Amino acid sequence: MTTGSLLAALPRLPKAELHLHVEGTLEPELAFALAERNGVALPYPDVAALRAAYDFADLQSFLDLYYACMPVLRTTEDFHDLTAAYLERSHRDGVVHAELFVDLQVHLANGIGADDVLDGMTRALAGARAARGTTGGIILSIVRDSPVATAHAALDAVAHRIHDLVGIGLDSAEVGYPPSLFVEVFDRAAALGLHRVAHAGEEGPPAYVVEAVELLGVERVDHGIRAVEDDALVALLVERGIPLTVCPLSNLRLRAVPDLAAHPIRALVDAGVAVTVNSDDPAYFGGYAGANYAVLVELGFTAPEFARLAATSVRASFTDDARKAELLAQIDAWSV
Ligand code: HPA
Ligand SMILES: [Zn+2]
Repeated sequence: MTTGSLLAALPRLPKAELHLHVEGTLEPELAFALAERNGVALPYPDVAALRAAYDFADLQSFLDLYYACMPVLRTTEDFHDLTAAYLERSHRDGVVHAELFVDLQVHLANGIGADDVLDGMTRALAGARAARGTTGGIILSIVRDSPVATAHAALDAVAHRIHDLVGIGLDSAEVGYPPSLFVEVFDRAAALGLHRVAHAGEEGPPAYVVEAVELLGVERVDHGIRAVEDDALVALLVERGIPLTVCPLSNLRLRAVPDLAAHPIRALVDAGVAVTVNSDDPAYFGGYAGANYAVLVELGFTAPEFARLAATSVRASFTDDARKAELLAQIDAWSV
């Protein structure tokens, strides 16, 4: 098998995307189209200038730009178009199931109604299911550097339609905002029947991963790459079967790792951690799911290993057992 044939086969490998911020799929062209449609100004003169700003030093420098683009999202139609474009694009990379984070607190602060956001996203998910059989769900992602009261307000705003969500997450600036601040919010979400996940160990220390697991009761850890610094934590993740949603291109572009060779994904996989591969904010980080799988070819990942990564993504998803079995059979049938 050649590298070329492996690269050519990766988009045909059915996979679940479990770490994806819907606002991070806002391509510059769509950002300007929505800005015009809504009469909103962007702090950049044109698409080229916006794209040129995608040179990040760390998580915060990315978040500044990411939040600066969000005010173009105003209507149900906007959230529909954004979500539908992502589901269509990622399907070409073999994404057959997608669980999408949404930073609802930011949209509420921008004066948008929770129902406008969720109506648009659920309609796009239903459309992708009807058109291509794609399944998926929405995860309310708590913005950890906003006041905790606004996290509760976001839960209040969706409580009447909690069945439209699959889970609760935790994102945004990590250092200084440990998971322990969100125990009550996550307890409330669990009582409402939501699955729990959290970003931890992207820039923050391994202790934040421990807090996410032990205090928030998360079923997956988003990023989690700094867990590799703590052998006891790696052993805990293996023993409890808690998956990580790893995003290689994101880690490179936000300089969480100095280069690909230094990325801990190989060490985590070899240690027996349940690792999945995801795109995080594909419009900003230079690639959708396919590109994030493809870059691992450079780290020596083989076809059987790619099939295992995809199978792990399906098992780690929050879809039902029948859908998991269907997708696992499709992965089994994949050949290079
Ligand atoms: O990678 C991320 N980390 C934290 N918050 C985020 N919000 C969007 N993307 C990210
Ligand atoms: Zn993320």
